[in-house]
Amino acid sequence: MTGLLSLSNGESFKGKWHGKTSGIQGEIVFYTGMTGYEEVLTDPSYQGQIIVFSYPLIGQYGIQADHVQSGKIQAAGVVVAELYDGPVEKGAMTLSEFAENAQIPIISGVDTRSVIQTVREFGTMPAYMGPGFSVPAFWKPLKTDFFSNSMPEEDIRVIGNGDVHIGLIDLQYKSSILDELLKRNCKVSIIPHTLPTTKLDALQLDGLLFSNGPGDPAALTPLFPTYRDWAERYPTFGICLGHQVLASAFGAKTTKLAYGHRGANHPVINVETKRVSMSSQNHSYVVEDASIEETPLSVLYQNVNDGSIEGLKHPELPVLTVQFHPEAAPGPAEHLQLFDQFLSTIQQKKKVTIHA
Ligand SMILES: NC(=O)CC[C@H](N)C(=O)O
Repeated sequence: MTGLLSLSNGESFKGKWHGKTSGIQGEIVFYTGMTGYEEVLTDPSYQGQIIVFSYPLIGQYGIQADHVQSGKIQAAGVVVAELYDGPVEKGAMTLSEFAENAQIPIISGVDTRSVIQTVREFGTMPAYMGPGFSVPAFWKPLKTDFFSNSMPEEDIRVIGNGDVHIGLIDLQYKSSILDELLKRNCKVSIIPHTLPTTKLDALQLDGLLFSNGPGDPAALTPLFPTYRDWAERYPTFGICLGHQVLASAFGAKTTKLAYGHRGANHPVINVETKRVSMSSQNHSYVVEDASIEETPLSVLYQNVNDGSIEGLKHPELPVLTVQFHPEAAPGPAEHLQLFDQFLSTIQQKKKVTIHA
């Protein structure tokens, strides 16, 4: 069946429609990695977005349970040039089966290069994809509130039984972040992001990790004073949305990039060591450079391509944040050491406390 991808600037692209759903609307974004579609589609940070894959063949290794980042496809829709729908490894599911189960539509056979050129020129924008040829008569406003259905605040889950107790502040975390903590002998409490401070303190945590998540960090503004208080009292690590909210909590501002960074090979430079490394990224928002002066934080990482802020640190407190995804290592694995760095800060602090 024919399908149509229609952008709010008036451009439309034809393709083949897969799935039983009627049309959907979302924010159109593109992902440039050659691999990683399983992780990307199931990453909760992509909620509300229609993802265009720049790599021309998607689905060729199916969907494997240990690669997915949450229980389901989180993206609103999927746009590919060619959808591989042949046999996959034993135990894996095909991408189209996985998408159909989740009721997430795919449109294939699309001239994805043209779509991406448009998004690069005009920025991310609302888009519609649906069966047939008709374009919606009006555009619904895009969803912006991704936190209204979050877990009840009492619902703390504890996973693992290691020596170091980390509170993973759940802004809708990817499972790889949890896995990296568990691999390093941590006990992890998944903390509802609205938990009152008294309840957080009662858990006797050794450190906090603020997770990735969907949408605009400004949606969490009422919580910034609480998050600053937590970060001033616990060794703290922030990833992506976690980085943005911590920067904001310390007084920085965030802004939206025209078309974001979504891919597996974004070079970042550590401004202290001058070392460049490759990172996985998925974000629209960035911390504004000028606003760092209003905070006690300093820039630790910068994006080599556009100079945007990729990481911050506190000069005195054990607070480190990164805009990129150290838990995602689709090739280069060099950023995984940031988890070791976070845990060694905690071990140092524990030693000091014991000897004090
Ligand atoms: N991966 C993330 O945590 C994304 C953060 C935020 N939603 C952004 O798009 O910038």
